[in-house]
Amino acid sequence: MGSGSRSYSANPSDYKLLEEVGYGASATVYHAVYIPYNEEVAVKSLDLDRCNSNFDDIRKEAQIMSLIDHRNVVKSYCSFVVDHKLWVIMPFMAQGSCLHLMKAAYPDGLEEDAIGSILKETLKALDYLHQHGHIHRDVKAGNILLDTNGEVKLSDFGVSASMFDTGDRQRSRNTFVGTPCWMAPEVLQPGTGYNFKADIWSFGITALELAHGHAPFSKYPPMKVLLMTIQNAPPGLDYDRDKKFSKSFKEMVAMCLVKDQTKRPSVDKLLKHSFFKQAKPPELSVKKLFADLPPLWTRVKALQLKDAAQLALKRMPSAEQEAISQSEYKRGVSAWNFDVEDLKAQASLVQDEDDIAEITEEDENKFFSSNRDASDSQSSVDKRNSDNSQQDESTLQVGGNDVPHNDKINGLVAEATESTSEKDVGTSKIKTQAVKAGKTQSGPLVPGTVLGHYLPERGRLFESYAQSCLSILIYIAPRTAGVCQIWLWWPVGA
Ligand SMILES: Nc1ncnc2c1ncn2[C@@H]1O[C@H](COP(=O)(O)OP(=O)(O)OP(=O)(O)O)[C@@H](O)[C@H]1O
Repeated sequence: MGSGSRSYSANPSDYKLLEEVGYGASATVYHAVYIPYNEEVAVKSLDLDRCNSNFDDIRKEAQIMSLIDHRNVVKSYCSFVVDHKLWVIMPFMAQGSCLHLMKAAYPDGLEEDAIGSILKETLKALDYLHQHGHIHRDVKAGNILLDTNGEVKLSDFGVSASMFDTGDRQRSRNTFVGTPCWMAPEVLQPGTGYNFKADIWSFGITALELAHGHAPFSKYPPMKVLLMTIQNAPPGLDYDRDKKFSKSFKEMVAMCLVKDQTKRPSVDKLLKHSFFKQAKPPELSVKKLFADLPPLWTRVKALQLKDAAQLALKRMPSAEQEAISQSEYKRGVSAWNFDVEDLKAQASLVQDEDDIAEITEEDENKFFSSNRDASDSQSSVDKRNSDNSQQDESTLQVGGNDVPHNDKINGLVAEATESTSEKDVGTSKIKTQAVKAGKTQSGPLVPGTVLGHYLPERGRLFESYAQSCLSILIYIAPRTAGVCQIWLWWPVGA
């Protein structure tokens, strides 16, 4: 591993790109060698044309990463532009993320001793960041990286915010770009304000993710996750169902997942919890997880092939349909800009009339029983893996009135992933609710926002989402003069 005191050049020809070891919404990560030192590094190549943020913000994030100096936080050695890509040079974490590890080898989650070590190291990273005034804002298993010696590092400052910033950056904390399953309730409610305690909620969700192999609500589309996070009791480890986990682990998770942010513990307090006092050193509990596994790039390749095979199994639309669905998707996403208060008001109307508000994990089977798709017949491991890829691809951007990069976006931009159901909406009843003029605004198409999350397979998203009776579909259709309608679809007889 490279030392922080050594300098790395900004010359791309000094880096030899080897295998691809990861990919995110806007980046591809390569295993590489820094030729002058003959040292393994990771090169994260961010496609600037597909990024959510403007170049200045990306550069600021890269600068923050380069100032980081903590053994549990991934720092960047340097960053520079190559064609339309920003290359961020980082230490290579040879076992990749916890998410990839679980997808490849532990689909039902990890053992408690490994979870304890991973979470404790992650807490140390958060302690450092919070003490230096940073809210990470995207704590999740996909951003916890592991090295072969068991080392654990928190990565990805793509959406981090500084608590000490003023001006535009400070106001940007009214906005949030993140992954909905991990987002705290206060983050989903613009205007309430949030602080470093949002990371504690995400940390609690990450604990559940490591325990089960997937985050709570991960099988649902983002809109539903948003409603469930706001309306339902917080998720947690079940005293009966999760018998294999200790009482102190369950208590620790329950402390993090309190809806009232003022009642959540600080990192400092959490570190004193008995669960972390007992945690083993990672070289004892984490290192053994990779003992029998092939190298990271082989695992990543296998996961890519599996994802591609699952996609191919689904109905492939013709090229023409694809083009239409892509443009509809872009139009749909740009139109999904509205006030969360309006969404909640609409949701409460539905709740009164149709008695669906308290959506529990138990209820959902009953509620959506007529909408199981063909993938139910696949093995549970396959299904969980596809759930995980779904959660990877689901993001929400929630904002207040003052959005720095996307001038006119007001409210929430949501994107859903491919639905698991192929059922026809023809069997559904359609309900229309008029929304008061002026309260709900549709903003202009913001290329960064749409393209930032756009991948070819997501082009079919709008179409399949509309076809889905798996869940309530909320579609904001833009109307002139700021008047919008919300259409809700759900299965007849639900
Ligand atoms: N330094 C590294 N060493 C090894 N693997 C890495 C490294 N950084 C990232 N990865 C792998 O690449 C994947 C994607 O990286 P990253 O999360 O930074 O991309 P991203 O575009 O920001 O993703 P997202 O926005 O979806 O969280 C990670 O989940 C991890 O598996």
